[in-house]
Amino acid sequence: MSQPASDLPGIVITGISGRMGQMLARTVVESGRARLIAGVEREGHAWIGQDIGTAMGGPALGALVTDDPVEAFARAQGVIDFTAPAATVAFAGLAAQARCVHVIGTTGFEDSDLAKLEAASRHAVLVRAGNMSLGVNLLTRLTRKVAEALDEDWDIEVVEAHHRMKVDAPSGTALMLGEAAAEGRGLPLKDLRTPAREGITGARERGAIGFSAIRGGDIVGEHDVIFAADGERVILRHIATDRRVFARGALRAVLWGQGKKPGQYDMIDVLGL
Ligand SMILES: NC(=O)C1=CN([C@@H]2O[C@H](COP(=O)(O)OP(=O)(O)OC[C@H]3O[C@@H](n4cnc5c(N)ncnc54)[C@H](O)[C@@H]3O)[C@@H](O)[C@H]2O)C=CC1
Ligand SMILES: O=C(O)C1=N[C@H](C(=O)O)C[C@H](O)C1
Repeated sequence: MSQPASDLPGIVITGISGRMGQMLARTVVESGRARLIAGVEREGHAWIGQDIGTAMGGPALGALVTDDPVEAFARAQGVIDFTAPAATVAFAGLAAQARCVHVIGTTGFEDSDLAKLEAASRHAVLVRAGNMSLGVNLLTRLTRKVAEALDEDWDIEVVEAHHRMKVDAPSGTALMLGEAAAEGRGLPLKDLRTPAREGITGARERGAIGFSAIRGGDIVGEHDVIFAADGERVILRHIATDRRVFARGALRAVLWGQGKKPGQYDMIDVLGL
C-alpha cells in the first residue's frame, strides 16, 4: 500500500484500530481516490503516535494515529467514523466545526444521540446509515415494496446474525429494514415494533414487526426479512461475507458529500436508490 501525493480529499478514520477502522484504512489507500491523513483512537491506546500502516503490520503510510481529533479534523475534508455512540456524538460536533463531511457507520444510538447528530448536521454534511453496503440499501427498497404489497395477514419478522463481539441489538441494519417495512405499512416503526420476546408473551399482535438477534463466531452480518402468512412465506435475505462492502460504501459517501449543502443524508441519497 502506498499513498498518492496529491490534492485528493484528506480523510481521517476514527476508531482506526477496530475491525472496520482497519478495513477502512486499506480501502481508502487502495482506492487512490482519497488520502488517509490520520487515524484517531482513544487516549492511552497502544497505537497512539505510530504510523497507521506499521501499526496494522504493513508498510508505513505516512499518516499517524492520534488521540487529538481537533487537530486531525482541521487538516481533513472528510471523517469516516465507525466507533461507538458516545464517541460519534462528540466527533460530530468537532467535524461540524471543522466543516468536514462526517460519514457515520456507528450503530446503537439512543434518540437523544440522534438529536445531537441532527444539530451537528445544521453546520456540515453528515451521512449516516446502519449499513453502508449497496446490497442492504437495495434490500430496504425491496422490503418497503413487499410490505406495501402484502396486507397484515403477513406477519413481518426481522432476523439478524452477527459476530460474538457485537455490542448492540437489534443491529442498525435490522432497524433500517424494520423502518422500511413500517414505511410500507404507512406507520412509524415505533408504533409497530414488538419488544424482545421472552417468557409467556401471548399470541403475536396483528401488524406488529418483530426482531430477533443471533450472536456467534465471526459472522460478518446476515439479515432476513420474513413475511409469514398462513401456508406460505416470503423471505428477503442479505448476507455480508466481507467487511469491505461497508468500507466501500463509506468511501463512496465521503467522496459524494464533498461540496454538498449541510444536512443529514443517508446511503439511499448517496447511491441514488
Ligand atoms: N454502518 C455499517 O455499514 C457498519 C456499521 N458497523 C458499526 O460500526 C461500529 C464499530 O464496529 P467495529 O469496527 O466492528 O467495532 P470495533 O470494536 O472493532 O472498533 C471500534 C473502534 O472504535 C474505537 N473507539 C471507541 N471509542 C473511541 C473514542 N472515543 N475515540 C476514538 N476511538 C474510539 C475503539 O477503540 C475501536 O478501535 C459498531 O457500531 C458497528 O455496529 C460495523 C460494520 C458496518
Ligand atoms: O457490528 C457489526 O459488525 C455490523 N454492524 C452494522 C449493524 O449494526 O447492522 C452493520 C453490519 O451488519 C455489521
